[in-house]
Amino acid sequence: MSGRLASEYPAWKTLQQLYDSEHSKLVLKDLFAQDPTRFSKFSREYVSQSGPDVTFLLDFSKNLITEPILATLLELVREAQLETYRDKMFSGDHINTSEDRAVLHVALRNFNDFKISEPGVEEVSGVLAHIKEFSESVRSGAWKGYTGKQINTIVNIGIGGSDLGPVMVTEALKAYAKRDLTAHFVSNIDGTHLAETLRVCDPETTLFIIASKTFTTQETITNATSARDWFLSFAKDKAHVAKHFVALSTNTKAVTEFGISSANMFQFWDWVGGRYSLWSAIGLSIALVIGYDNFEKLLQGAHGMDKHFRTAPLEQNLPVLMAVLGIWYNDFYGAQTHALLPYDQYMHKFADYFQQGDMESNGKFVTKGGQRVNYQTGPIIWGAAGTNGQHSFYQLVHQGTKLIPCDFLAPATTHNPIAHSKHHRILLSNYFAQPEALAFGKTEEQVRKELGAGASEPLIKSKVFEGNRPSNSILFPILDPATLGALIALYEHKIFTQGVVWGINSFDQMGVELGKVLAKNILAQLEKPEDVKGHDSSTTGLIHYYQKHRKE
Ligand SMILES: O=P(O)(O)OC[C@H]1O[C@@H](O)[C@@H](O)[C@@H](O)[C@@H]1O
Repeated sequence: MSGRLASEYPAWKTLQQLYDSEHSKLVLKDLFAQDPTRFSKFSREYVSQSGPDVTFLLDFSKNLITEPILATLLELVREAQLETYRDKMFSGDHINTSEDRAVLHVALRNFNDFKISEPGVEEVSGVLAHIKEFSESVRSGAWKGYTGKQINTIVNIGIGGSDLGPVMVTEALKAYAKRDLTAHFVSNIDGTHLAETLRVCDPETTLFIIASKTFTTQETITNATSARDWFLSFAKDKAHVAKHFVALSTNTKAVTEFGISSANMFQFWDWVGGRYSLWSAIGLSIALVIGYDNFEKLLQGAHGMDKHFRTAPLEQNLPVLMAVLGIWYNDFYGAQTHALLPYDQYMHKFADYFQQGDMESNGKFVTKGGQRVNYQTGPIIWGAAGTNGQHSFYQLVHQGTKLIPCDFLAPATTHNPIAHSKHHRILLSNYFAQPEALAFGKTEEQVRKELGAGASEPLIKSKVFEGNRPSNSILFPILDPATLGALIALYEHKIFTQGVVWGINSFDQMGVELGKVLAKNILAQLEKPEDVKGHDSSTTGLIHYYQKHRKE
């Protein structure tokens, strides 16, 4: 069963041997020189089999692999029974064992294609219809605020999975946005986030979307309550709340208690994990911003990738290929992090989004079977939009002491071809150049030749690029809703595959609980110094210092 230690699989041991005997010979410059077919061997084109047309190229030839290494990595996936666990996910088995839940974000974008039997799945199309009807009525102006004006501002109040997906997607698909509808996202409990947002909102034309799977999250409920108080300070009558507040949640009781009627509630189900929920009612703000039809295309794009993940042989299966490459660096090369580097300003939140998607899913040291792992699990995910990163942290990526596998993503065509696409050509020249520089570097001989006689030795050494730094390149025609949906699903299934190999439960998040409990205890002690009890001297000292210096 998954839950076994990955290090016990025969293929894991073979990989360790391969690493020990081969890694010093895995030099990209030589590998490319020896094999003129390397690019065609180690690149795949994705073509959607249904729904809107989606194509993209995954070039993984600039990775430190050979065919035998890749074959062994895929063998590892087979030994971990990925195909069995994948099928279990799609059929609604309760693979989230610690919470005894199915994992069915794929059911939210299924459009009755695969047969999935789990309570709630039959309600998905009804909720989509509700999202369609509501978003169209707000966008057309038919939905009116309490003084009869149209809505021109939405404020999504949510955190974690109830915030990051909508933020990332509405930014990524801004080219499709209704420009006279402004969207804000309030997540932080820091009152500054809400206060600065409300400063630019008009209560007569603002719609608040309270997004919380549990509807108990402290940050969201506190922000929602303050937003409602702010609204009522203008509207006065509680009956007006119905025109300005809707809820996205699985918890009808808490939503009703908050004062939002069930007619203004968009339902989802416990088999939708927070970090996999943008496809559910949590995507309402996306539908409002880009329109329901585009939201549906996003879902269809993801569904196409689901089909690919479900049916493509492992050798051709893009999420699987990306997963095993990540395992190779994470577990055998000792890489700690993985950078996501989209060369598309619209995708500037992509890495932030997958920080939660990947790190909350796979940042775990215990297997499903309860054993402590004796290998590394989820990588640290980080990144920024190109070319900004180049003028910031790429120095370390090129010449630092750490190995940082990178994914470079870019669209062939821009939505903003200003100056006859001159900007885009410059952007893409960087997108092509960076992986090349990382892989092939610059030798000391080259530097010497360039600098000529008389150059100091330290200067020469400082200009050497060792190269041999691996990356994937993903190139797609244009960033449209379906392509974005497919790319998100690609990474989701990469995360799933890695979790299966590592034997962990990628679908709970126990690691976020302890801090919440301690904060609750501390909150009750913040008033008086004499109440501060039961802590270490550091925590006590910090709280006392705060109590001495606070003004209010
Ligand atoms: O959507 P709600 O229930 O408010 O949760 C928001 C977030 O809370 C965090 O503590 C995590 O559990 C996340 O996975 C979740 O997305």
